[in-house]
Amino acid sequence: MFIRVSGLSKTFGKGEAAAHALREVNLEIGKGELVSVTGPSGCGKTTLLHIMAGIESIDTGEVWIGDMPLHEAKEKQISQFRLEHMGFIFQSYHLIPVLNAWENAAMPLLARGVSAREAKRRAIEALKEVGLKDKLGTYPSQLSGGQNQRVAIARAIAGKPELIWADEPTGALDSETAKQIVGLLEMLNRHHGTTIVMVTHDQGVAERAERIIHLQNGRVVHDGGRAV
Ligand SMILES: Nc1ncnc2c1ncn2[C@@H]1O[C@H](COP(=O)(O)OP(=O)(O)OP(=O)(O)O)[C@@H](O)[C@H]1O
Repeated sequence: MFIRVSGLSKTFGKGEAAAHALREVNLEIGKGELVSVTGPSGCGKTTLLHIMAGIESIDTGEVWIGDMPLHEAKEKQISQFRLEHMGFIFQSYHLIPVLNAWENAAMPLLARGVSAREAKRRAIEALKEVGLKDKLGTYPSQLSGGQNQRVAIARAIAGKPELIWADEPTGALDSETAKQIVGLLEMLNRHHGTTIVMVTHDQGVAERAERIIHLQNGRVVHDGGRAV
């Protein structure tokens, strides 16, 4: 299994103020899967995603991404691993306003030490793949929400990661644009075999994945097909 989570618990705060974000979560996600993580607000979706991405620390339990044990690796190792193997997509895009589309898409590659010339080439290739070949030099303020999310997706795929984490990728988009963005993620999953884990509270979006992991109160209460 590519991603293996076992006995994962996470609590924020202490005593009466403690929030038990995750309780004894176990799951396995195979290479090339497209998985939705869904559930009501506060059930632990983002915490789970952040822990699997090595952004949030682990209280108890184990998280393996391939051969990498996130529960015992050093922060520096995890950062490097993240840069090399993972791409991220957020609800609010997280683009840098003073950089144009290709410069934004090239950022993680530059952070990884790829040469400027090669980073630009790969960023442009990724932007073409998401349908933005006419917007290479355009700035985020001049693009629509859907176009900005495409730039963010190009940034996520420019380094050809095995794994993409998407946190509410359609949360800021109208339903038609949301459909197109999910369609794009499906296409990337199919064509490149990229494993995609997508947090969404939108049932319609969640159901586009063959596998839905439903959380409630920090626990996995459903893991499988669409019948939530
Ligand atoms: N940094 C933090 N400090 C304290 N409590 C936190 C922190 N992050 C999350 N929590 C708490 O952990 C629980 C799970 O939060 P999380 O953000 O993972 O839920 P979620 O399912 O993603 O919610 P939403 O759909 O509203 O984004 C909540 O009770 C939340 O208040």
